[in-house]
Amino acid sequence: MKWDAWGLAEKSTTLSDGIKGLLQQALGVTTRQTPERAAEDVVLAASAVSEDQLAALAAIVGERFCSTAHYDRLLRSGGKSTIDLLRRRSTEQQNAPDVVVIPGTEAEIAEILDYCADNSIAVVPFSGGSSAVGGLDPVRDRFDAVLSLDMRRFDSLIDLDTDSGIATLGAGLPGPRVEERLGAHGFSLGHFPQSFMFSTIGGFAATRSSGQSSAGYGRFEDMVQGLRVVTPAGILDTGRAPASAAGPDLGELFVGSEGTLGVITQVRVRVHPVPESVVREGWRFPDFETGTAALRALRHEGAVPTVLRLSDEAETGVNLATHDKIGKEAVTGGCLAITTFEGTTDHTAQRVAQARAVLQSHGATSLGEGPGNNWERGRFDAPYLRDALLDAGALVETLETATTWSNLATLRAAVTKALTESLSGQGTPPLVLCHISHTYATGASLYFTIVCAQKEDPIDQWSKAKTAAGDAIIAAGGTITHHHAVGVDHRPWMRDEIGDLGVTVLRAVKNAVDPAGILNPGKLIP
Ligand SMILES: Cc1cc2nc3c(=O)[nH]c(=O)nc-3n(C[C@H](O)[C@H](O)[C@H](O)COP(=O)(O)OP(=O)(O)OC[C@H]3O[C@@H](n4cnc5c(N)ncnc54)[C@H](O)[C@@H]3O)c2cc1C
Repeated sequence: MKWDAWGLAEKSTTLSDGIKGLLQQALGVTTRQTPERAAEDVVLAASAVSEDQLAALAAIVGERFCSTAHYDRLLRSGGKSTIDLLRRRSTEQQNAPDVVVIPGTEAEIAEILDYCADNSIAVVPFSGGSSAVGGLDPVRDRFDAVLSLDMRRFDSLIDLDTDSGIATLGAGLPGPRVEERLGAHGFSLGHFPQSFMFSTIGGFAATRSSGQSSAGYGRFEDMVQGLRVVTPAGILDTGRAPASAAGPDLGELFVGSEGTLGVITQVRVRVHPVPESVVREGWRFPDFETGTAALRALRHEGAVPTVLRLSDEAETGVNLATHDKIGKEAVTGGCLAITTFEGTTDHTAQRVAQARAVLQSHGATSLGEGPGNNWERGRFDAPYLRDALLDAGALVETLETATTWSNLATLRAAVTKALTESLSGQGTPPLVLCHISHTYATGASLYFTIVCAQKEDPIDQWSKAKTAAGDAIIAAGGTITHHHAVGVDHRPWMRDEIGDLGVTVLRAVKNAVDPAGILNPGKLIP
């Protein structure tokens, strides 16, 4: 992963003059001359760990897995939100963890946690580094230093129980390697977030992640059968059986705990055979309301696709759903939906026929397999487009929420209004695009993409817009996050989300497993 942008250098892209012209005309975006910077030119605050502390940590994991080197610290100084990327471009001194440690065993993690608790060092678990909410910020809080605990060595397929369809996976395994290892045995996990190429099993569990095939295979927490977590108070191993009435599900406490309660080392997940058949189709609806009603009907009538998404008129217009073709080959007018069905050949064919009948009776026109195939080809590439837009002087960021079907239109209108008013009020009227990418029997998520001209201080500009959107989400009854998690960025709204007693419960759990409070301070728990 690049230190100052998404992904791999060879996949980075630039905007054509045509698109730059369009951005200037529509949004007043003017190209900024931000010269490319070398990693070694970034100024980091000096490491606060002493020689003795470094030696003690190296004695636990071995010297080559313990570093205060500039590049190692820089690479783990945050995640990949737009704010993170803008910060990386700053010429001012930047925060970074004081030391990076890469443990290889649970015993080493336990020893590191003990050492940090005794030496006033905060610990930030780090996996794929794709947090979009400040979950990896090196927050020092009341501690003297911050240690980044990189989980990359927990990278094996530990067990595959083919009778039960359960795989035990190391927390540091990135998405593509999970599919590769399971694929070798004819199985698949089916978890494909947009960050799939870099994010990991531990990160998915720690953030309650949701992938593009969530309609078919569920969210990550639906896949989790159990997990092992090293906490400062000991090891927890949850999930003895596929179902249990033995009290509240303790595993659920750690799914979504964002590194604040323990370090996840292994996750047991439900897996399924690699699909025999895949059928993709694009659909046109006259408007978003009609499309939304059709998606709701699909969920209620049971012919649920594996992938189900619907872009609004604006997103369809700029062709963001198939973003490699922005401005080209757009569906003219209306809204584009994509369905993908996976499974055995017979079962897929049955579901496709049922779904087609439902969609067509709710106003859909088939566009054939083209739009679905285009979407599939570019589905992990949108973050590269964000980098190109930032380079071209645009401010671009996404945010997401969810609510019930009955409240979806109200929530969408409230968030769009808040973003438009905030950014227009700052002199940079935005383009606000929206799509539904995750659906449930009772409701759906809304995913917004916002593009406008960058001001002199884009971090302040976006922070104001984000605050307006967060307030609007809570006031309109949505959740502050459907899948990006809480981190630092959504923490101001956690009390609204879970109430005073909810905060007390979370703090009590934290006190029980992390009495010194060293694990990921400043994140999730207000
Ligand atoms: C461009 C982009 C697209 C994205 N698309 C999606 C999407 O489609 N769906 C989605 O759900 N999310 C998405 N995200 C958010 C992000 O990818 C997810 O939150 C992902 O699950 C993080 O995994 P990671 O391995 O990168 O974790 P990291 O970013 O390294 O860590 C995320 C959080 O989990 C904690 N953590 C990490 N590993 C462990 C561990 N082993 N034990 C305990 N705590 C741990 C960290 O401290 C941090 O708070 C996107 C982010 C970006 C930047």
